[in-house]
Amino acid sequence: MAQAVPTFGSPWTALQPRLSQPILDAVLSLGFESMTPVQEGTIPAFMQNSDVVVEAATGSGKTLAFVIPVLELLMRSTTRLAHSEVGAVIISPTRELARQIFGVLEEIIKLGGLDYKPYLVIGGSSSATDTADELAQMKELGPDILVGTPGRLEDILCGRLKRGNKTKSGTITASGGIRGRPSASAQRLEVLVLDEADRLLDMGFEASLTAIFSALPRQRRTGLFSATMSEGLSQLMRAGLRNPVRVQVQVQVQGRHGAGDDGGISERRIPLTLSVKYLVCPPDRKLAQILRHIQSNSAQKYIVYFSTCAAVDYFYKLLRRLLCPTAEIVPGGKQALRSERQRLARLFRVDYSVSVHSLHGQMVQKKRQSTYSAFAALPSGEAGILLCTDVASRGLDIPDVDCIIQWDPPTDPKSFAHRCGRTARAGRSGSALVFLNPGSEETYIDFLALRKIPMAPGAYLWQTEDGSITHDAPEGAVVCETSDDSDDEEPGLGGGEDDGRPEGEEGGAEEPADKAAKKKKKRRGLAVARYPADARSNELIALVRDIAAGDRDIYERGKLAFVSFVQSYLKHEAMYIFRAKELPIIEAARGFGLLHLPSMPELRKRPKGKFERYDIDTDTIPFLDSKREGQRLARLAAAKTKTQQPDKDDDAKLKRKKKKNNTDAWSNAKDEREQVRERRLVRMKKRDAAAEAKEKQLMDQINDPSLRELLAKDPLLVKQMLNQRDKSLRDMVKIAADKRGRQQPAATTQTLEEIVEDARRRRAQVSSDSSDSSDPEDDWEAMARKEKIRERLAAKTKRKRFSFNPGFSDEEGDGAD
Ligand SMILES: Nc1ncnc2c1ncn2[C@@H]1O[C@H](COP(=O)(O)OP(=O)(O)OP(=O)(O)O)[C@@H](O)[C@H]1O
Repeated sequence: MAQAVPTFGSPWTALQPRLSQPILDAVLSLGFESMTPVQEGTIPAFMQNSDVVVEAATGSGKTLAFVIPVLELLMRSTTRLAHSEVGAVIISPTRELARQIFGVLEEIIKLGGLDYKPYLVIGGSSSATDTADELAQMKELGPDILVGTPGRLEDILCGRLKRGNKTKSGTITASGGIRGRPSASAQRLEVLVLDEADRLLDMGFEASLTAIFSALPRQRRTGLFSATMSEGLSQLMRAGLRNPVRVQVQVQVQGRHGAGDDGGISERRIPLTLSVKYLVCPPDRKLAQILRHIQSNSAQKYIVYFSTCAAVDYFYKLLRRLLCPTAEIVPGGKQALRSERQRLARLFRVDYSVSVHSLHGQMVQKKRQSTYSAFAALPSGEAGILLCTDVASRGLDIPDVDCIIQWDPPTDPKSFAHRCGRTARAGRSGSALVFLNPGSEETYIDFLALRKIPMAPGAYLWQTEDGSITHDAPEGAVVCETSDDSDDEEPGLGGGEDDGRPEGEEGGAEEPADKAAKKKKKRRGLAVARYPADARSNELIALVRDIAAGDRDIYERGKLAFVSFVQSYLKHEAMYIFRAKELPIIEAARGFGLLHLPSMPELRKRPKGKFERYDIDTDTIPFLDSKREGQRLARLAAAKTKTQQPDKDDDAKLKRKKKKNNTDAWSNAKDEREQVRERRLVRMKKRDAAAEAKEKQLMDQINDPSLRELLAKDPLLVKQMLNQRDKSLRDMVKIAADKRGRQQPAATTQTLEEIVEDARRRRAQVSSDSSDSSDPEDDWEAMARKEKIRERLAAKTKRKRFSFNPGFSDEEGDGAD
């Protein structure tokens, strides 16, 4: 049997140094009698002025492990903070997590009767006025502790960036930026905490964190917390830690699963109470599996993770339609509703209601907050599903989540542990399931095992004729061939009983070609068993397609979801496991209930023959919303009239559009703009490089001894030459000599190099008009005036400019502004 480190350690009163009485009262009144191991290890070190780097499994109580020391350090500090000064800053990567940390902090302050003012700073205000109101409110309150997300904290502590000097990826360009006044000062800050530090310290938040760190004093305590703290020392240095104490809480297991199979002790990065399973199955069966899971368990709370926002939106609409169909969302009146319900009843039946929620980063903040709160507030015993992206993978402490399902394995492998960690928190039990496609994705099992996340095989769920759920394949289930022939070889199919994949049923006599394919696969190490067909799962897909054929919103969202899924798959971080070549496109498209394969350049080389197109003219699929449908019909009619009488221009436009559609993914408008910008940059760089090369060539010619003498006598010649770089040197000499009528040039005391430098400087400063001026003296005067103005302007700008420090080291200055 497995054993583990205990979930709880010593009582709070055993802490050395002792907690102050108000804080002790507060934690005890929360009903927490003992500390968790991570609290026991972290709180004393952090309270005794050490920097800390803390790594402990999800749900192990890290939030209190930093909230308590933050308050203790502030209470022990002798510094009196002014109204606009803050003493502590806690940074979180997402708004939901920031809100949650703020809630814990507020509660401890309230229960302990402490006189501290925390303030939550997260983005997402719907208007500039709201943001201004929030700022005014904050200034009036004069908070001591700020909890927030990097971008908003940067605005408050460093001043808002007024000029667009942040690139799209968030990095500040070398020219620095012009900022407004900071709304709060962190010059006398005592303590900084980075929750989910590994996420914060990766590149995504670099610019904001650099700015924030530069506004903090060097003399401060810093704590980094995460369930997946990376080892990278550079990250710790970037956060400005000095001799940090490392607290690492390991979960050790004795017995089965992991290295402990031989009776030894193994370590795992996930809580012991969490059981993680994988299910290898073709992608068009995932939806049926999810519904069967819901049906086979009594009312439970599920979180289902997808890789893209579009997929969350689509499945949210679809599952609402499937699980809570009402007359408003089913077109065709009561009869249609009844027939849809009857079809669904064959496939899914529970005697309780299931609420569906969604959460992703592209939702407006208000909706994001309300949907999250509604799901979190579901009482235990009520069934609910939250569909989300990784925005809800870290830190969220949603009560009583029973099961985590991952439709797609995460792009960032670290997210896997965080996603699963939304269940089995603080000693409670929970389960997680991840779907893997047959083939190379099965390597993910070993990949995670190496990262100390052991997984066991999960059971494929079947549905019997009477609708109940079972682990046994129905009798007479026929062998199912994969429908994907994207490759010459079929993608790997399931395995045998032992690994928990659906039981393979071998057909009768094998064709030689079949044998050859099998051999080939064996050589590549892929599984070769076949899946019994799942008629009920196919029925479900047919129902989804019928729904899409009658509801344009679902049809379009499905397409978008599929396109975004394929694109995200192609960018998977673990590309050697999630191989684009082995993605079963046809089955994946069926899994999204598509009516046809969308035209994507990514799919161009894949044969589409086997994707069974739904027999419908997609232009006839209506929106259920009458206003949207009216607008669509009007657009359609206008387009039709235009195509009936195309004039010459339109013809050309259509041709261009057609060509464009053939070459570009239809969802790529944004990417395209970026590509244009990039191409322009490349062109500019090329132009500069060519100009430089030309100038170098010219300088080489100038240094040619035979010309040197001639040029030394005539400084104007050099100037003209540099102004008209495209003409060859000898032509220039000839032109200049003709122009000057072979006059004797003015004597000069300058060396040739000085002359060239002089002329170059003039060329850079004087506009092309003035450089052609016949009187060089006039140029000098104009130039001098311009130069003075320029210098004055530059000095002014320099005073205003934010001093950007790209380093994160200890040597950082005390503040930017
Ligand atoms: N000493 C304690 N005794 C009992 N329950 C506790 C204790 N400390 C924290 N908890 C509870 O444990 C749960 C998880 O805590 P918390 O959210 O801090 O975990 P975490 O380690 O930050 O997880 P994650 O890595 O997912 O962010 C919370 O519901 C919290 O109330």
